[in-house]
Amino acid sequence: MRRKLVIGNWKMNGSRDSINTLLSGITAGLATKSAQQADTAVCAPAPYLAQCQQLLTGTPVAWGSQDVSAYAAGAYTGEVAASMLNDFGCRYAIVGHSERRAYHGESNELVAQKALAAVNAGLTPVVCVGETLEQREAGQTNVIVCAQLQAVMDVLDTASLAKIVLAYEPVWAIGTGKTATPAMAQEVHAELRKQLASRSVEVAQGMQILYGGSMKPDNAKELMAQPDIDGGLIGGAALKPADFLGIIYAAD
Ligand SMILES: O=C[C@H](O)COP(=O)(O)O
Repeated sequence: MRRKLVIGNWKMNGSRDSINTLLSGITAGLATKSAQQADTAVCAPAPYLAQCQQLLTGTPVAWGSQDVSAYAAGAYTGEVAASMLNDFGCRYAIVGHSERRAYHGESNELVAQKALAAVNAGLTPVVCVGETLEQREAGQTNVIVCAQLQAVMDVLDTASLAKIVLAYEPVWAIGTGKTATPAMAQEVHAELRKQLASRSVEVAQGMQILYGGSMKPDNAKELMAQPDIDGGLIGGAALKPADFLGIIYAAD
């Protein structure tokens, strides 16, 4: 059986002080629970990864980055290499978030190279896929998300593919308060798993596929009760300890 996984993506939010408060709230909340079933992580802006490492080492909360370079090292000003993330104890690296695709022109092929760089460095890439509202209304949802996934499948061999986490994030649901219904999300998750099964049934069955897009404590349980939804990639609700904890508890 797949374990649930709840990852907070803080995006470009936070300060040294607010992160201290947020992380102590989360870890204090989790300390009151005896048996935590869901895996948990936070993906912080790069300057705060050292702080995450300091505050989260020895806790049940892992940490990661929101992006990673496709390159190992060299003259790539502003980029952060996977090996650097390893130096700060990261377990995860989000790749292909729709905000990177939209605002930084990241193509399916670049996202795939980033996923490969992460896996090669021993990190778990959280590969995001998702359609815009226009694409959904044109009936293109499955074509778009499958093309995004296929680009990653094209560069990862089966053993590497088994090491990724997938996240389905409909762009129209991100930060809008409009959540996909559990049935809508389940349909896409099942389609993604079917595509993974075309490579390997075992990989498909083991893959954690997260849902992201206005997930909150009050809708998380129903979403995560769907057979192919294995957790959440949380934006806004990951910035408040009570909300983030509420979603983690809903996953248990
Ligand atoms: O990575 C997280 C997603 O973009 C979801 O963001 P949101 O929960 O604020 O809608």
